[in-house]
Amino acid sequence: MSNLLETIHSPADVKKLTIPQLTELAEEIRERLIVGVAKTGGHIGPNLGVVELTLAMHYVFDTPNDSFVFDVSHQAYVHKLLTGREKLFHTIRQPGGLNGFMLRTESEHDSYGAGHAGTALSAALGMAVARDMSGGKEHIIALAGDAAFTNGISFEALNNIAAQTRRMIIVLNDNAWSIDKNVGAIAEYFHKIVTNPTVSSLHDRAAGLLEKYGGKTARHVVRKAEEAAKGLIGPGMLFEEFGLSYFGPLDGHNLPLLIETFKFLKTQNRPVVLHAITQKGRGFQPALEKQKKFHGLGPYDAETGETKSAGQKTYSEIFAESLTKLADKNEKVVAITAAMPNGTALDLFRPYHPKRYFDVGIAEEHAVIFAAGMATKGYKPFCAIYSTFLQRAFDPIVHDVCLQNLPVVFCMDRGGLSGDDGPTHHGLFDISYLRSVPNLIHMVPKDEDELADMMYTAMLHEGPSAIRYPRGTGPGVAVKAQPVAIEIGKAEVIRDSGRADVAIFGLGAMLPEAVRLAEMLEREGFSAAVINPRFAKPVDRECVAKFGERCGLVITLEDHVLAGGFGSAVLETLNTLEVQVPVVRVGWPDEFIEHGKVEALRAKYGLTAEAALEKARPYLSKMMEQILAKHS
Ligand SMILES: Cc1ncc(C[n+]2csc(CCOP(=O)(O)OP(=O)(O)O)c2C)c(N)n1
Ligand SMILES: CC(=O)[C@@H](O)[C@H](O)COP(=O)(O)O
Ligand SMILES: [Mg+2]
Repeated sequence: MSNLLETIHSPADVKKLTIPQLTELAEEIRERLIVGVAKTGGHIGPNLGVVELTLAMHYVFDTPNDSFVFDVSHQAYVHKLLTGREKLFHTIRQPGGLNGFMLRTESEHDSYGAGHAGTALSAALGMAVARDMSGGKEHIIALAGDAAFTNGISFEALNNIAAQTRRMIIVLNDNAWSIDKNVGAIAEYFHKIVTNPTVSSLHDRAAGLLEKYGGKTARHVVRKAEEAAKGLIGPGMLFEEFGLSYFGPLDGHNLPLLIETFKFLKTQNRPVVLHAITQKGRGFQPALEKQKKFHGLGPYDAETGETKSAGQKTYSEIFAESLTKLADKNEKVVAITAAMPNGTALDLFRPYHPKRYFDVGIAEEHAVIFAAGMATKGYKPFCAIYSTFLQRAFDPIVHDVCLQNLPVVFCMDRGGLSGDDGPTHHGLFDISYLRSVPNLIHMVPKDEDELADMMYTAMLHEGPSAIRYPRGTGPGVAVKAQPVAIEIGKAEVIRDSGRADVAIFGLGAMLPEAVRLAEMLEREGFSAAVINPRFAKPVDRECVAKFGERCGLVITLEDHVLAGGFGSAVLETLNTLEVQVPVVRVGWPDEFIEHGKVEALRAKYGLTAEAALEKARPYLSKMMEQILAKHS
């Protein structure tokens, strides 16, 4: 088979191909995706679903002059292959390699970066209005999945588009899947359109006409037929009511039809929506059979789709098992996810308590307010939302939950560096953005067993609480059969010789590094105390005072940004207590951290015992002088 893909160095090369060649190229791309992502890991399912759509878009439109805005942009691998990054594709999501999402700094063809859902329509509208104001002629095309329309921001944009611009194209990539099956009324609405017999006969007719008469005639006839059909079933009426012209649904894998349709849409002087039906995982049987698993995953066998199991239970699994046990004994416990049942592992909770499991779609703000409403009626909602995605719901946390002091528990998975997904997914800000909010306690477990204890503590706690825990596995500590409540605001002293020169506070996942640092200090003749803070808020003032007064140096380590993080909280506490002691804080710097392997990035940015020791060196030298002077 000739390798067309290797001849594609820019979208201009796509435009030179014939339709049969494009069809051949589509298959080559599929093969490259399946084999490549098998090695790197990534979002294989979504990308296999947009091969023809992306090809047709690049065939008809002209980036970077025209702008493509992909929602989430986890499905931008095909776009990257067609825009000069084919030779680098094997580096995707690898340290120093291509990012797994669109990134403005990576290519001029990536007009807008993303990683969080629901932003494409708003960003595209902003670009369209800016174009109109500058007298531009370029096209703005937003590609958004069906689940993107479960997100409120998408509807804020829809409400605004027709009032703001005459030219904007939205491609609704409808595969009926979010990460799990798509949920809610919008999913039902799309399903109703797609399964309506009149529409599917139109569908066939469009394809047949195109075969027979070619583009122009087919398009005209299809448009007339669709207008007639609209009177019958109202497909796309929702969009029409928002002032957009709806086209479709059509086969999102029929390349000639897509090309003709895009050629037609680019002539329209009105905002349009093209409803394309696609298959998530198309062309790879394992991904078609397990669409949830193959939404995004680590390396897999390119033939069989087999993946290696982690072996040890992840924090997410421990969370779900602990929640299930709490719910077994407390009928008021309910679980809420915002379209992330597998990532949060709440799909392990659901079979045990199906009536107390709620997936609200990609709608974090709504999830939090929904939880607040349930809490007013005596329920105990556990809101499982990644730290990074919970950023979306900051105001509902303040305004709806904490101001009313409602007993909602925020279970922030991916609390800390997320790794391969990169800066849009690292959960590095939650202590900063939550510490300022009154009434909220913020817990950080050192291991799996303490996570279970903290969940039990949160269940008993009568106000709002948050628990952050990292992606993946922990130290592998067994979880007690019966969790115990932790005294609110009480830290745990892990080791203390009584004569500690240095006090080290190792928060959550950084506790092992704190222990290593203590051992390194002991080898240099210092005695070191190690504390498991347990709470980012409230800080254990008594503990901080005790060690701040006794020691010559305090060191804090956290998998969180330094700005406003746990180390800052310790600094503020010492200041309030008027305890004078040098503090060395170890955490992420004031910049966005690239994608990569957690251990390597921690080493690069100094979140290691070795780096902490070097940072403390000046204070240690002075302390050693004082110790020696005292003993001379
Ligand atoms: C604010 C936010 N919440 C949750 C996610 C996690 N997430 C990534 S992709 C996705 C599903 C997207 O579904 P859809 O838009 O239909 O695209 P598809 O994967 O089906 O192509 C979700 C929930 C996210 N990226 N952003
Ligand atoms: C694209 C997206 O936002 C999700 O698919 C995310 O990549 C999941 O992250 P985890 O792999 O950490 O569950
Ligand atoms: Mg989808």
